[in-house]
Amino acid sequence: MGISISNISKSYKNVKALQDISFEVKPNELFGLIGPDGAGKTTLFRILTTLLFPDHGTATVAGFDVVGDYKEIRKNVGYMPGRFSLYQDLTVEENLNFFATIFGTTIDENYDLIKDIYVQIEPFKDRRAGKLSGGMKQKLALSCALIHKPKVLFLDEPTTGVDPVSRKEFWEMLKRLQQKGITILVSTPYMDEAALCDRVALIQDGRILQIDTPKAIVKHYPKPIYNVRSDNMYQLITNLKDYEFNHSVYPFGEFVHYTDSRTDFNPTELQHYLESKNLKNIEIHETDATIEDTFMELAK
Ligand SMILES: Nc1ncnc2c1ncn2[C@@H]1O[C@H](COP(=O)(O)OP(=O)(O)OP(=O)(O)O)[C@@H](O)[C@H]1O
Repeated sequence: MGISISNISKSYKNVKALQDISFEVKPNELFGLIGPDGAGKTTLFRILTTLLFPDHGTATVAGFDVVGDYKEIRKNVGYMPGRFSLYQDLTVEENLNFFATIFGTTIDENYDLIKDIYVQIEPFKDRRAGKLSGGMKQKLALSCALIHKPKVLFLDEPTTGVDPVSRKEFWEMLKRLQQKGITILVSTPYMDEAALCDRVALIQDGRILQIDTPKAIVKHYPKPIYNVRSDNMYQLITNLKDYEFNHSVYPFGEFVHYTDSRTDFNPTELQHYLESKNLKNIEIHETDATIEDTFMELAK
């Protein structure tokens, strides 16, 4: 009851949105599609939920073909699109009733599955969806996507524009849904959320850069990576970019992440170079790679 994608390509005129994408999502897996805006995530979701035809390739969802068996797929999947999934002028309860009705079910029939999520917005059941906060809208949209008890759930950037507390709660909800046997494909531009998935695919410009568990992706980072800091961060970046041995340089929170092209790199040498540029309070410490570092390396 997973997802299988074989050599899917899709173009919009001359934009190649997806280029020969292949991967599998195992039954009951929580799988993340991680990539920046425009990477092709929404296009892939739309193909897998039968809203768009691929130009090439095939895919199955819960054992059904996305082109030939589209009716079965629509019965068996839940889709929470990034935008426009709720009727803003309908109340919370009316939205949920609407989605239940089009799938030939009722809120009562499947209340168990959505209970955990819906109880949090039930006190506002008479409020129009358009008047809800970002976190509440997201909970309602998820309840609507689940009301027909789907086997596979597609969530397109569900936490974009949602506050950090609601984001954390949302991922806890996803874990609970997974425990109920639902296969989940979720996309996000947030690298920290990647670590919460069983496996992730890193996607950019319509191509898959890597697929693995979050731990393995980080473990295979090819070089030692250094946190570098000084009194003048802007000048620091410029000087590091001018340094002839740099392999990569980019801002990372309060630091700059630096890797060196040599295998026998000695940080003291870099320290001397930066001092010669009149930088002060220089700190250079080796650090662990993150998924974002892997992304930057693969996307180079
Ligand atoms: N209907 C369309 N017509 C033309 N180009 C499109 C269309 N839809 C998407 N694209 C282009 O295809 C590429 C992939 O877009 P897609 O929406 O799938 O990416 P995404 O990873 O979901 O990003 P976003 O989060 O910005 O939606 C982008 O270059 C986008 O501009």
